[in-house]
Amino acid sequence: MKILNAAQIRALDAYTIQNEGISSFQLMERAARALIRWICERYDNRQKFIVFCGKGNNGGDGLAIARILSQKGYSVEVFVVEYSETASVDFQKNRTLLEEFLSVKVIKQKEDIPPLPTQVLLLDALLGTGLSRPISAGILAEAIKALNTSPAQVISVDIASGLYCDAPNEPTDLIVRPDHTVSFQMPKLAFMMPQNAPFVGDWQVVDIGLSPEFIQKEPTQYYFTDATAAQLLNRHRQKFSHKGTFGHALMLAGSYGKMGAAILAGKACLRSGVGLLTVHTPRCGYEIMQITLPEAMTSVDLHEQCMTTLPALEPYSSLGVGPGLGKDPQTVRALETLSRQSAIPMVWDADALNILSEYPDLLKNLPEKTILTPHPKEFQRLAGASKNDFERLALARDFAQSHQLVLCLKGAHSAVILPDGMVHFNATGNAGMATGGSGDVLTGILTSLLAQGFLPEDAARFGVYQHGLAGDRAAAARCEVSMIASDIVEYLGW
Ligand SMILES: NC(=O)C1=CN([C@@H]2O[C@H](COP(=O)(O)OP(=O)(O)OC[C@H]3O[C@@H](n4cnc5c(N)ncnc54)[C@H](OP(=O)(O)O)[C@@H]3O)[C@@H](O)[C@H]2O)[C@@H](O)CC1
Ligand SMILES: Nc1ncnc2c1ncn2[C@@H]1O[C@H](COP(=O)(O)OP(=O)(O)O)[C@@H](O)[C@H]1O
Ligand SMILES: [K+]
Repeated sequence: MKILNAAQIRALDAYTIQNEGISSFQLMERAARALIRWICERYDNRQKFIVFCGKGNNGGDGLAIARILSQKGYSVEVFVVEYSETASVDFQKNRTLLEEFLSVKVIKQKEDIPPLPTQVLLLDALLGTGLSRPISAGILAEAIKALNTSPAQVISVDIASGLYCDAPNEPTDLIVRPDHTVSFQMPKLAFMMPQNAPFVGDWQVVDIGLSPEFIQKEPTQYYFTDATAAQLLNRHRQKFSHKGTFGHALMLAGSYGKMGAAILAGKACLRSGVGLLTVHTPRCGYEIMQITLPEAMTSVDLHEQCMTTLPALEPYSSLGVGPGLGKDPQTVRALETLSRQSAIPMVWDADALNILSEYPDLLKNLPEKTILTPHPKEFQRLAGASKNDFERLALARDFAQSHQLVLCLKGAHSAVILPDGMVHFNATGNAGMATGGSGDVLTGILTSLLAQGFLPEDAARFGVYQHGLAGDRAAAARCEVSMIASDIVEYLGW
């Protein structure tokens, strides 16, 4: 799915109206009905609603939603916040229509804001993607403060009022803090940013039938890997395939006290369909590997506690390096050789990334399209600090493009950034995955996919998606709190 910016969404809106020969009022009605379906699936008509409307089209949506809810027998109160003299045409039309059977109250000053008790549901339709400047004072600010201090649940229509769709807000901006955001047609870039979590809540997209041709033609740098997008990358096993068909992966992982990382990465690699796996570990890891992971072969380093020498790389179709590796100077030397000599597709993670940060020359040696999987702290060590998540994303795109690497910037909605600067945010995953070893599992999955011949770009998008999906299954089977990284491995499969 594509993610478009506010200007593109306006153009998409206009194109759909013109191309389908419908009016903007009809499109607003469609949007309102899509949101109503979302509401009706979750709340029956004993639920009371208070709708807060601005005077643009987001407010117009709020009025249309109030009318339809009221026709369905829900109890609805509607307030229009008078922050401006002017109103959009479709807002006016909806106001006239609504006032035929429901009175619309006006909020001009703070005292006009009603009490907002726990049992009501608050709909935030103050401002949408038309936000043109931050909200810091005035009656809109008062309304937002009231929504944010009420104990009642808040649902934002399209996007939280005050939140920019595709640019960073300042910490001083007033923004609605919803429990849910129900957004039209596609997620907004703002939803992908960790800094915006309080201003998005749990979000869902409802389809309002905007022009698929327009969306397909419109250029963007931002995509969302959902189930449909992931399915396109999937490959089916042929009847006469054999283990040689699915490649031989090499995992350079583990050191004294950190063999668990090698086991997790190795197990995830095997569970992701690789034909053969060899794990190269220091001597201390030999028995551990043989006993815990009998399906993997073990190649033993000369050193007792850390990796110092590389095995011959010829037999392997992919290589994963980093989980539990440590940063011994002899390991650094081995990685220096690896960065220069390897011609097979690779994943660099964990300590391998920390070594890259400390020895940037290795970064220059890495073959094109090597996959790097930093979490935010590792990325900061690699590329420097940034002021906010938008700036960090720009830095990451720059990094991927200048080094011609594939970057998996991990977190909620991990971003897979390709050497051409395209960004694919991931749909799956949950906070139960914020537990030691989850990243090692991802390295195993990606190394496995590379061994099977997936292009690095596809391996990264598909692997990150499947990693999150396995995490979601694990969370459903247990709960987020009690999940451990091994559970993610247990639920791998597609
Ligand atoms: N696209 C789609 O597919 C569809 C979109 N739909 C809906 O339309 C919404 C977008 O509507 P919209 O463009 O009218 O913008 P919206 O946010 O309601 O208000 C803009 C007004 O607010 C004003 N204003 C801005 N910032 C302000 C501030 N800080 N303080 C005070 N005022 C401020 C701004 O003033 P101006 O910038 O012109 O000075 C302008 O007057 C979208 O989110 C969705 O809900 C659906 O109905 C149908 C399908
Ligand atoms: N809140 C979250 N929502 C979704 N995924 C998450 C969340 N927290 C962590 N993850 C995922 O779990 C993994 C954690 O990786 P990492 O931080 O490297 O862990 P470790 O170093 O312990 O193996 C990443 O793939 C990340 O995307
Ligand atoms: K809103």
